[in-house]
Amino acid sequence: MAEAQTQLLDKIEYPRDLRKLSEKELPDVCTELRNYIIREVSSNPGHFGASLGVIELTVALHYVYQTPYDQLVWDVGHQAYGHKILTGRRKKFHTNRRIGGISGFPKIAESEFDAFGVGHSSTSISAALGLMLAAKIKGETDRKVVAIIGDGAMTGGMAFEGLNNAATSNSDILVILNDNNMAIDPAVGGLNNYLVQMQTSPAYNRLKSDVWKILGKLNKVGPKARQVLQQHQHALKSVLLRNSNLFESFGFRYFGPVDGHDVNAMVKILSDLRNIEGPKLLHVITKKGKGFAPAEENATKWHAAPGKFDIRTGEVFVDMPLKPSAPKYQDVFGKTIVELAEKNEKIAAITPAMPTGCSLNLMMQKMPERTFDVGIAEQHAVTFAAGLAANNLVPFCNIYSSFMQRSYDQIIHDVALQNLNVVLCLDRAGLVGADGATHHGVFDLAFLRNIPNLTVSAPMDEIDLRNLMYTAQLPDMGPFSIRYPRGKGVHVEWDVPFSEIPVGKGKEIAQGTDVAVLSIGHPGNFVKEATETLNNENISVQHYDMRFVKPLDTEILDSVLAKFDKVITVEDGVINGGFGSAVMEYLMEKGYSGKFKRLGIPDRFIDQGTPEELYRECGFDSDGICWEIRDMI
Ligand SMILES: Cc1ncc(C[n+]2csc(CCOP(=O)(O)OP(=O)(O)O)c2C)c(N)n1
Ligand SMILES: CC(=O)[C@@H](O)[C@H](O)COP(=O)(O)O
Ligand SMILES: [Mg+2]
Repeated sequence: MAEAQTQLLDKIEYPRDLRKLSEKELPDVCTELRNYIIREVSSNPGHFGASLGVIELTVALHYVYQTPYDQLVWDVGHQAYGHKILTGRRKKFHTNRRIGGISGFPKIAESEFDAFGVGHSSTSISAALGLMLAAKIKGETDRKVVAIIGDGAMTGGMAFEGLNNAATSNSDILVILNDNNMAIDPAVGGLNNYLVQMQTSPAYNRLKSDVWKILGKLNKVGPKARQVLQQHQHALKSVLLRNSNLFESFGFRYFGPVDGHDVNAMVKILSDLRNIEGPKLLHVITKKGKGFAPAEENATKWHAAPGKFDIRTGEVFVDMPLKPSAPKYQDVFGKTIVELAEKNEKIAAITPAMPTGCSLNLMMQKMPERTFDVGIAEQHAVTFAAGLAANNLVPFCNIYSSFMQRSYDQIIHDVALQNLNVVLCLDRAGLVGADGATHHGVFDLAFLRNIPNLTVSAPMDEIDLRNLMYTAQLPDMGPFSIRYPRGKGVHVEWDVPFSEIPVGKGKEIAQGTDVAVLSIGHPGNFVKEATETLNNENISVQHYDMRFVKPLDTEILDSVLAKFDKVITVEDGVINGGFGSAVMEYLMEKGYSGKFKRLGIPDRFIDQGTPEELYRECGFDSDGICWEIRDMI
């Protein structure tokens, strides 16, 4: 399958080296680059299928455009491995997504070839338009800017806001729509249907081929006229096809669909487009996972490599646990929502394009009529949930914490203000690991706790996750948020009968006298470990798992106030304005004057690493907690 040859790749450190090669050599460059990525990702797993799908596009773009002067903006950026390798980062590529290594996404601070930092979807057109118009204002009228956006990312509302603005702007922006008919899961929605139809509709294709025929006939005129016509054939085609598709109607000149795996054809069309003025969209058809059969066959599984794998067979190497291990939180969510929905027919569930990621695919299979994948549309997802709730359903809206940042106004204006019983489930809350700063879900506690009517909760383990989900769907609960982390919980036996958790009530985990530690969510388990370590040193810790940031358990807080002059809070969210701040506000207002320390994410962005490395870096792994307690007493 993948071969180790890097003869041509060895000649390329930067795109200027690529541009010295002949066009004939480009298909071989693509083969080498593709095999190189397969080999690297097989030993250092990361995003996979999307990069394999844009190899030819990546090579053609750097061949035609004068990068870094000309600027490429990759949407999401999970497809940019080829771009990284061709732009001076091949030697560092083995550090991809590792602590201290290169980021899995384009990042301005990492390379002058990364024109714009990405990670969250659908930003590329807006950013490219900004870059383009800034260049123009500065007088750099020869600078070109290209946004490369997938069909999934194109479903995000922001992409349409960008298109809408760019269409009437006086700019030469090129948007490349990389259409592989996939997001992480299969692409969904009207736009997806439309794009499929564009490729397959006989009427549209007839119109297109008629236009090409007319152009062909016109080319039979004399040499001078032919030269003029050739120069203007794209414009002519565009005029003839105007209003024949969505993008043309928007005001973009539309080109395509073209085969995105023919690198020489891509070079040709990009060379033409480079010289055409005004906003343009090139529709490129690609295959996600191209060149690695298992990834072509199961693009969802290979969106990111599921582990280290054999490049010949695609077999994934998994460490078999010696004893049964705890489930992932996401699977507890997925199985529990099915159980709850079987009992309560008012329950519906929503995901913006992450059914596999949050395990809502389980409910989707069993109850498709009550489970909605709305595409990459977090804002819509929340307001749609509010609509369902306004007509008396109980929607569970599951959104990764960092993507929930998109929905802030919708949570306030559409859910909380109307006191609707929407259950917001924030998966991937806390430090997620290898995806790094763009994806850490560290802001939600701080941005949710100030919203009136909203209950803000976080389970310390899977059993509490189940029970919080059970509690949230009971009548008249109002807006209810539940946040939980990426990865595994702590209990092998988690599938216990449901029991209601009183809203605003925490739980005593350990009794002690020297210091009170109040934790929220999964890091309570780090405190538990620290407590056991310190017990051996005769330091006794009173530990509460608070479970709710809002309402806070004031009974616990009053008792802490009465008994302790040393208090530590622990959370996997930002320290500023988060759970610890909420506790501090309460205690200070009640006259607490003892020692107080908040542990959590400091006021800076945290890069990638394993979660354990990052907990340590932030000082709230069990060692860090022990250290703080020893220091305080
Ligand atoms: C705001 C936001 N929501 C969700 C995601 C998660 N996500 C990353 S890639 C992706 C699918 C993107 O599909 P597409 O743009 O078509 O790219 P492809 O992987 O098919 O190349 C999703 C849903 C994200 N990065 N940002
Ligand atoms: C690029 C992107 O946003 C997703 O692919 C994300 O990396 C998925 O994260 P999980 O692996 O936690 O589902
Ligand atoms: Mg796609």
